[in-house]
Amino acid sequence: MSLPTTFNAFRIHDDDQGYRSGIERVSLDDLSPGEVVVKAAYSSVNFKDALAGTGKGKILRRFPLVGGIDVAGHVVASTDPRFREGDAVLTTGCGLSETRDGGYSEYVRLEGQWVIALPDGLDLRESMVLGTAGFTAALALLRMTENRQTPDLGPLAVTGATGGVGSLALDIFSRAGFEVHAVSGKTDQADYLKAIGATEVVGRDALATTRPMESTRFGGGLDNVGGPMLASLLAQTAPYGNVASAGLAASHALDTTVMPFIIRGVSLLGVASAGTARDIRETVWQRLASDWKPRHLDRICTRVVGLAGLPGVFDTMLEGGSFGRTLVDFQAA
Ligand SMILES: C=CC(=O)SCCNC(=O)CCNC(=O)[C@H](O)C(C)(C)COP(=O)(O)OP(=O)(O)OC[C@H]1O[C@@H](n2cnc3c(N)ncnc32)[C@H](O)[C@@H]1OP(=O)(O)O
Ligand SMILES: NC(=O)C1=CN([C@@H]2O[C@H](COP(=O)(O)OP(=O)(O)OC[C@H]3O[C@@H](n4cnc5c(N)ncnc54)[C@H](O)[C@@H]3O)[C@@H](O)[C@H]2O)C=CC1
Repeated sequence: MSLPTTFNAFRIHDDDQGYRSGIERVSLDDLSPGEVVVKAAYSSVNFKDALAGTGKGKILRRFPLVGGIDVAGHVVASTDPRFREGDAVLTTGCGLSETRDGGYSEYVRLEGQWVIALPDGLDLRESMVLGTAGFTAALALLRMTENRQTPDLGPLAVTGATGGVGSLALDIFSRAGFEVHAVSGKTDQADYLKAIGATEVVGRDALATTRPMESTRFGGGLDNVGGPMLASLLAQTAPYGNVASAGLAASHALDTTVMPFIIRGVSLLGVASAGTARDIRETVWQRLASDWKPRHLDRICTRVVGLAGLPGVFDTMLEGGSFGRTLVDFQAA
């Protein structure tokens, strides 16, 4: 297939003119090397994309780079024997918009080792409503269940519940048979949170504690927020429950004690979606396409933008105003 000489990409610079990002015309040769060239159909907006696009987080390790940690589309050229023209594929994380040009580009060039064939059971749009957010929620559940998390330990708490990772975690965890409690500052969104899987909605402040341990309230949980919220969750987790730490929407700090670990055997599990090994990546995507596939993707996809709409989304997200997932559709204006 013939490619256009130049195409649109959302590119991020940091040089003597300052930190800036926006749409530019680029050519394939401008992009990081890779064996697989993909015509992008969809990407998504994650908190990390907002940090990268605005410069409010230290995400890019070199400049300039195309932004976007997710992408899905069709292969247009490949020197990797695993992929052929026309294949539907996706990539999340794996250095995109950190060390390599990312997914906010009409054409992307990817390393074959990080390209995942779209699994049966998902279409390209669904795969990017999920994106890094859904992958992270499912990876957290995989880690928790591998460490013997079962529904009988008690409900799983999900903090930052109205956000992308949070919303998808509610849906995935409930589909997997867990009772799920949404922890959110947006209690006016209780109907939404219950519609996508929460059995209870708990206000942000209701969990607050300064004691090293509290009465157990949860079997475990997924924390997207960090800071005192994560410390509170650990203090209220049942014996041998698991708390997965994924996010820092409120704070990257963690001030806690060893008590939950040494008295209740609670485990704090790290979730680092970008650096996940390929075999685990394939397992997670297979689960997302089958028994863990969220049932409410259309409800959770609350916004669709084109590349030009990205800056407006970034600011809202970093102000804590996110709600569900924002899909990037390359056909949208
Ligand atoms: C979808 C995922 C997410 O949303 S995760 C949340 C978003 N991510 C962040 O907000 C992280 C942003 N990073 C930082 O704030 C900083 O890098 C830091 C606080 C983690 C460390 O900053 P500092 O300025 O103290 O040091 P360096 O940036 O030089 O890093 C120290 C050391 O760590 C290595 N490193 C940093 N980031 C990454 C990364 N993303 N992947 C792999 N390794 C990373 C870095 O290379 C340095 O190691 P060295 O061996 O010295 O090279
Ligand atoms: N470890 C990993 O691999 C990954 C980590 N993340 C992290 O998870 C977090 C959530 O990411 P997304 O869902 O994409 O973002 P999002 O913006 O969609 O969701 C963030 C959620 O946190 C809430 N929030 C914001 N400020 C808060 C505060 N001060 N206190 C309590 N809640 C607050 C928001 O209301 C929203 O519900 C981010 O910190 C992101 O960096 C996301 C994906 C992968």
